Amino acid sequence: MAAAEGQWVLMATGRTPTNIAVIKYWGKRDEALILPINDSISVTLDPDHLSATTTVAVSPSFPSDRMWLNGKEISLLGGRFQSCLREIRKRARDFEDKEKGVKIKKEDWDKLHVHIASYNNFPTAAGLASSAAGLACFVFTLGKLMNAKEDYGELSSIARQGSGSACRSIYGGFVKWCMGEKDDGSDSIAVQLADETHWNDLVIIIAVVSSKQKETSSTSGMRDSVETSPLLQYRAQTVVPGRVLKMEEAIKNRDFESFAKLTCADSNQFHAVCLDTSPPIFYMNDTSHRIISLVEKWNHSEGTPQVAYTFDAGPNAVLIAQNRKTAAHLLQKLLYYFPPQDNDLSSYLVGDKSILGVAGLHSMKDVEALPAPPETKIPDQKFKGDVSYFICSRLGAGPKVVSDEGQALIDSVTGLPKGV
Ligand SMILES: Nc1ncnc2c1ncn2[C@@H]1O[C@H](COP(=O)(O)OP(=O)(O)OP(=O)(O)O)[C@@H](O)[C@H]1O
Ligand SMILES: C[C@@](O)(CCOP(=O)(O)OP(=O)(O)O)CC(=O)O
Repeated sequence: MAAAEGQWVLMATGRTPTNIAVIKYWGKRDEALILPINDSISVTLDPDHLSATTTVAVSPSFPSDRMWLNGKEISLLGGRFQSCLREIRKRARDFEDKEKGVKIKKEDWDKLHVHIASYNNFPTAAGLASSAAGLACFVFTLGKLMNAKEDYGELSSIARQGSGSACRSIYGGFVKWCMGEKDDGSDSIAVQLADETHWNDLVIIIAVVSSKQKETSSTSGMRDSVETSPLLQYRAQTVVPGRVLKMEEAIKNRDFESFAKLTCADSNQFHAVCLDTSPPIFYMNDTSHRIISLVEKWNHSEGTPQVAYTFDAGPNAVLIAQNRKTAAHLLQKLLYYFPPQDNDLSSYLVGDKSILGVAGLHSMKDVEALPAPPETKIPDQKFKGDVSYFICSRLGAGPKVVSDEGQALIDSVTGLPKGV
């Protein structure tokens, strides 16, 4: 039902980036509160390329809470959405908009229903952590609408209850999720290690790898690992604590060699844990392995890491290059082995397309003329079509309020998603 005539609709819109872990979260000690068995560290990506935008509306004429994701209505009844809604409502405060003549008392928020519309500017549920951006945006924007206190640590612990990795999307730059010790989870929060300007030379290239099978979800995969993998216990208790300290040091000193070695080692150990799970989980595929091999050979031939790779619960490769020059070299090597299926270069690389110019790749002719990377021994083998497309991005800032009403996803008169 839309807003009744004469009834006000109050709205807030927010945009929140996704993040990619360089020290992985894998395994919970509490399933309901989403408490992890180890600390994790991530980089937040540029919201221009990978983010969720969410508008939250409230009106006395809404009979129930409703949500639309990418234009389609979805259920809000799931425990995770409900936890986030409940926790934000608990923290709602008095609000007044004199212009609209709207006054909402703290205790009134419980009686008001919300309409939420969200849109991801990248594919949803395709292994690009849409849930991290989406749930963080859900919490951030609800918090704005309900005038909750601006306590980012607290917001991160609410986003954590939507999806663990979402707690890290509450900040830009480099972020650490401290696992905490308390049973109630109040100390399991994310903190910012450094903002996105601290190390702004880094370039991130994501290879979206074509995959036919649907992978095991992170939630069920990590549950199986906790129950069956002895390697996971060793990783969480013995390996990760030391790695987290070293990673914090590497980030602080902008030490790319250490950053890259730790990132690759941690991704590989996470996938080793998946293989150590019973039944084993295979997130990477042949294309993922080829990309690892390409980077490893290149790094080895240079004697020092040029690029770091990391893979989440799926076959997509996230490659972090030290600067634009190395990113351009990386792109040349990637396009040599993985040229576009339909010969259309402009739609094959999205995000920061200017990297194509740095790599001297202006047309398919330039791609076809690329020399075989000298460090590999199989120069004539190419894998056309094995990568769907590439995204070129960088580190980005944390959640932001979108104040331009034109960008709101909900109509301020009807209270329904625009176009519905
Ligand atoms: N913008 C959003 N707002 C609210 N919820 C979202 C949003 N985007 C995604 N989600 C939630 O996340 C779910 C998708 O999460 P899922 O873990 O399957 O995929 P992913 O996060 O894109 O990939 P992965 O976790 O493998 O990196 C959606 O079904 C929805 O419940
Ligand atoms: C491999 C990962 O991406 C796992 C992310 O798991 P989720 O945060 O998606 O899982 P839930 O907490 O069950 O929602 C590693 C990481 O992001 O740290």
